[in-house]
Amino acid sequence: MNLLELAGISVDFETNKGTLSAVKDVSMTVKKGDFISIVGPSGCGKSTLLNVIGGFLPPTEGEILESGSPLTGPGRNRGVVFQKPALYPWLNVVQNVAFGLKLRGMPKNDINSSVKENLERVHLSDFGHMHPYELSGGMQQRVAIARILANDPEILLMDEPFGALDVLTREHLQDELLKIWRETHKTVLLITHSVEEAIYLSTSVYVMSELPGRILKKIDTPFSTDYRDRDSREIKSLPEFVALREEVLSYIWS
Ligand SMILES: Nc1ncnc2c1ncn2[C@@H]1O[C@H](COP(=O)(O)OP(=O)(O)OP(=O)(O)O)[C@@H](O)[C@H]1O
Repeated sequence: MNLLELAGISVDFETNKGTLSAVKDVSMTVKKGDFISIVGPSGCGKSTLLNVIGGFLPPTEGEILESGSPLTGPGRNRGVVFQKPALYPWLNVVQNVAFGLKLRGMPKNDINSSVKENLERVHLSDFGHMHPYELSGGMQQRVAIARILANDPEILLMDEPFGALDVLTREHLQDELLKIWRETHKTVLLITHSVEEAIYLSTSVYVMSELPGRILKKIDTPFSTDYRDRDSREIKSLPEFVALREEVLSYIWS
């Protein structure tokens, strides 16, 4: 069974200039373990679509099924990571990661082991006592990812999570995300402005058109599965990688 099934999703916004059609007739299926990226021109409705899948915004038309049942709102099964890590500034790293687990009333020992495991996963075991303002942007985003993973959602929804980071940190975090995806078998939906990032990380890339955002093309990409023994810089300069990047860009620019 498909984990997510979007059928004919459209989103209209009422603005003071009239109705703005942001997303138009988007259909897609997401299977367990997929790593899906959505790319497209700025302002084409990518975040709007992710908000619909997150359950934060009801579509104007269409239906979403999650494991066969209508998706009607946010749920613990879908964890969202935003561009700006939404951490609690008054809590330290451990407390930030533990926050959702405490709310759920998880026993203290289980909280401690989940926090430990997920901070190890993002290489922040030595920074548990620090507060967000003491961390770099990349470290803050790692904490946000650890916090989402601690909640153990089946699906990670990521809206340009590395967009505010420098190139080197971004590439490090791409590789960390890839490792986490391979180890945890989560399903990932990633919005990104970087076509290279999308092709490198995903199993499929969906290309959206300018407003109103429609799906122009779905392109399957082999690099995150079939090239796992290769170095990231090597992969990104392979002729087959460059050819796929140019193909995706040609849809965005056409
Ligand atoms: N709540 C809202 N009310 C009215 N218009 C909105 C609202 N949210 C988004 N829009 C409009 O919908 C369109 C799509 O916005 P969205 O943020 O989904 O695009 P995006 O592809 O994620 O953009 P970017 O790549 O620049 O982050 C834009 O024209 C935006 O102004």
